[in-house]
Amino acid sequence: MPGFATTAIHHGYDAQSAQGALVPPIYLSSTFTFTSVEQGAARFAGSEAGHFYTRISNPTLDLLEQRLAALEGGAGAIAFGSGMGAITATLWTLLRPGDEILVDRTVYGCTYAFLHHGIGEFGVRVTHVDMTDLHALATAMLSGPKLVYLETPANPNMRLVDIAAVARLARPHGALLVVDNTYCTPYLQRPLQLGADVVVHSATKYLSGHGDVTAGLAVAADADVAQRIRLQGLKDMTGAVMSPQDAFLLLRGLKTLHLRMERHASNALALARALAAHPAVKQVFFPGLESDPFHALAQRQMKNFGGMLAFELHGGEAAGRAFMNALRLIARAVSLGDAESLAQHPASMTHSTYTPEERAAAGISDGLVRLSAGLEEPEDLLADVLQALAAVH
Ligand SMILES: C/C=C(/N=C/c1c(COP(=O)(O)O)cnc(C)c1O)C(=O)O
Repeated sequence: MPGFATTAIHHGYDAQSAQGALVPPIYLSSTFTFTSVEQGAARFAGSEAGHFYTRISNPTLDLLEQRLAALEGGAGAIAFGSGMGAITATLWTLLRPGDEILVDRTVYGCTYAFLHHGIGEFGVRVTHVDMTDLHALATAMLSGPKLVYLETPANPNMRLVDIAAVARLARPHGALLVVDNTYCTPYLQRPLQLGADVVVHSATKYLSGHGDVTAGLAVAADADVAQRIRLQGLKDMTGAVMSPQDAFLLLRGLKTLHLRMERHASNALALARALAAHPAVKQVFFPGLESDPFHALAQRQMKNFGGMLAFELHGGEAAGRAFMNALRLIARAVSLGDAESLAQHPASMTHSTYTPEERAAAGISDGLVRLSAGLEEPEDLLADVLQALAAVH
């Protein structure tokens, strides 16, 4: 079996299938012709393989899907126009009115909003459980949930959940486990190999890696589940299709993912250590710090500690705002996983969909600052952080 980088660069493509083109072509066509009416009918019926309409499948999207499925170790992948497209299509497909979904304490703000103000308005019961407490999760499983959902590390407070332990609790109850693997990518962690049934990604982030793609992906351990997400969640329920151009940019991003994730991780560790040593900093949330409560789990579950971190200053929200406003190199922007380092304020930005009470319950303080460590020279990032800390301390 080829290794990760070789798979990310080569899997699923034969240049001779495209007139020798080393780089896969982009199929922009939104529709595909049939040699006969009968062939068209067979393709719609699924009795004959082949494309018929890009919202359902497309050769460029197909290659990306095959490659990501190989990287995650899944049976099938589906490409979407955003991470929220992947998440909503997956959950609309797998849940029905009357079902219960168990969700970890902390998830991305728009995921939270979809659960409580989207699918939660259609008869799905949303129950939050602190999945770092496996006893609490085991108790919650007794209500017979249909699905268990988590992010690890969680956006934005860097809580880690033991995927294999959750899978061991969910499977006997017949509950499906969906893991959002955006923060790690399959380079750092492969949830399907730990017992998850579906992985979802905001491919807007590390997978594309250059801040110029908005996209999502879902990968299923079971081919039938993947097909259901495609033919129900994508085709009929959301229509959240990825553009072939974005698929092309994602295929390019995947080629360097293994290199970028190592650099993101080394920069994040350097920043976390510098912040932890600074008197203005109250607490740093980064599993790569030996003092982090999730350090041991991260060592077991992740190949490296990733490029995301968060921290609080002793001066609380006001100091956090002043710090971010004092940054000169690190950009004040949401999103993450870009070559450019980014800083944002979850309480007023990505997690402003939570009420203050809900944020407190999710462990998201008003003073929390989130950093996405980019690919810049670590010395330059450290200099920027230290000068901004000096401005507030
Ligand atoms: C502005 C966006 C941020 N995040 C997004 C996100 C999504 C949703 O992914 P699209 O944004 O729909 O591609 C799904 N899953 C996770 C763990 C995410 O962080 C952000 O945090 O900064």
